[in-house]
Amino acid sequence: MSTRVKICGLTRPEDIDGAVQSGADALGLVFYEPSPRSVTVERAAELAKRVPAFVSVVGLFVNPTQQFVDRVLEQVPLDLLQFHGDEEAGFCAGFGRRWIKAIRVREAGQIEAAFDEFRNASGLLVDAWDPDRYGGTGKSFNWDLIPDHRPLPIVLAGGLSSDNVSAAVEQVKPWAVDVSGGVEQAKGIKDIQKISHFIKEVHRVCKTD
Ligand SMILES: O=C(O)c1ccccc1NCC(=O)[C@H](O)[C@H](O)COP(=O)(O)O
Repeated sequence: MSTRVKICGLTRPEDIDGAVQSGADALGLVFYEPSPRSVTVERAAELAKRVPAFVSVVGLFVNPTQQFVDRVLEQVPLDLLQFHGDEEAGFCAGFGRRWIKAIRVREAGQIEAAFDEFRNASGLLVDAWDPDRYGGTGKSFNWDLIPDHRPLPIVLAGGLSSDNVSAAVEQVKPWAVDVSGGVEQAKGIKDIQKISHFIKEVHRVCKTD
């Protein structure tokens, strides 16, 4: 089984094109103003237009209002919603779209509890815990905390780059990996060579499995 690759935090048309050409399976647009990778709804609509069929556009939110998500959905053709804050399962499910929940992992048992709480999600994104930030920290966490029994597909995130993604895929065997900072030249500005190298590493290790 080939691990899917999501590139998150895209803000520029040329980065969308480069990620698609490099073979990304999903592209993340951040709708969270405090993030340096945040895009406006208008910008997101322009970016999403460039994405061809069979590449997913994922909208990322942190504790949004229902009205805000509705407004985004009216203007941007999102395939999936990704919630990074303290949203409850009922809220996440309330938009008639597929969704994934992100959790910031810091202790044993947390992922098992999230499998239960967010059982209707299309996946569980596991990211590094940080006291001040909801994601995009560039930090990794202890992958041993990820259980082998997985009622939901696992999306592994947090501090991944072409240097460690092969080890991550070999150890964790996630459904997908998600990367932001590890494929950037500056916050919100992607480096296409890094994206290409990252995706090649994932495909290489999946082939040898
Ligand atoms: O990217 C952000 O700035 C961000 C801000 C707030 C919540 C989530 C955010 N990003 C979410 C992602 O999906 C990132 O790809 C994921 O956290 C991994 O980031 P990184 O460690 O930089 O690869």
